[in-house]
Amino acid sequence: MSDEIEWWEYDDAAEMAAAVADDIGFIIESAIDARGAAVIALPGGKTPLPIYDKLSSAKLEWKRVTIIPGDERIVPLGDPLSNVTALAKFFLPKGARVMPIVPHAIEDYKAAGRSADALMQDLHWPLDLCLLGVGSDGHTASIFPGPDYDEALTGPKERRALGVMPDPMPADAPVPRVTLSMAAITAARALMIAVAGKEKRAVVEAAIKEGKSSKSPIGQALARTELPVDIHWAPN
Ligand SMILES: O=C1O[C@H](COP(=O)(O)O)[C@@H](O)[C@H](O)[C@H]1O
Repeated sequence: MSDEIEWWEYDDAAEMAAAVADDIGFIIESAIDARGAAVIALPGGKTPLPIYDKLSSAKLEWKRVTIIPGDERIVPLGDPLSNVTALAKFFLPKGARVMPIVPHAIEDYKAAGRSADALMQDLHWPLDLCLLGVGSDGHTASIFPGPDYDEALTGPKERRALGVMPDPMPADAPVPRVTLSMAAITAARALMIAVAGKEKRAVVEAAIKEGKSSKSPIGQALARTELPVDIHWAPN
């Protein structure tokens, strides 16, 4: 369990975006200083979009930065639900390498997961940063309760990604997914969470209280990492 969980509270989404973008920029610069390159995983969904807007305007050596979505919905590239498509809009014009982890929306979600895992084996590991979002149902990345939950939480540590069929399906994007495994998430050099709204705050607070016995994916992420975790929160 992380014994250093720190909440950072902001007045609004714009203030949170500026602070989180600064932190990510610092992590990217440090990795480039240390090794000449940075590899980061960023979440999908709507909450992080203002962060990406701010981060993409930062003066960084973008050509040295690889960005992967920490999870992907299995939909064609360009689909409004595609997480990498949203990331590509912000960061491809800057020169970053934005890597689709599901380049083809194949029907077999387990095969999509295996293919994403194989793609990721070529990346420098561990990730320099994994930024996580949280759903109001407590999911993080695309780790959901369902038939693949145990595999996502306790699969071999070499497995970086896997296919997931959420059960129940989340109403806002009811499709199978590919996600980073819990092992890949918790092995990252830095772990940050960005959430908005009172409902999600309550979900994360409950998960922290429950500790190792938490049934929610975000609770399991916090229980399984040894890293200090910054949780950034804005009311909207
Ligand atoms: O489905 C997903 O949901 C979560 C939360 O998204 P938000 O729109 O409520 O911010 C996100 O972190 C995850 O990457 C995404 O695929």
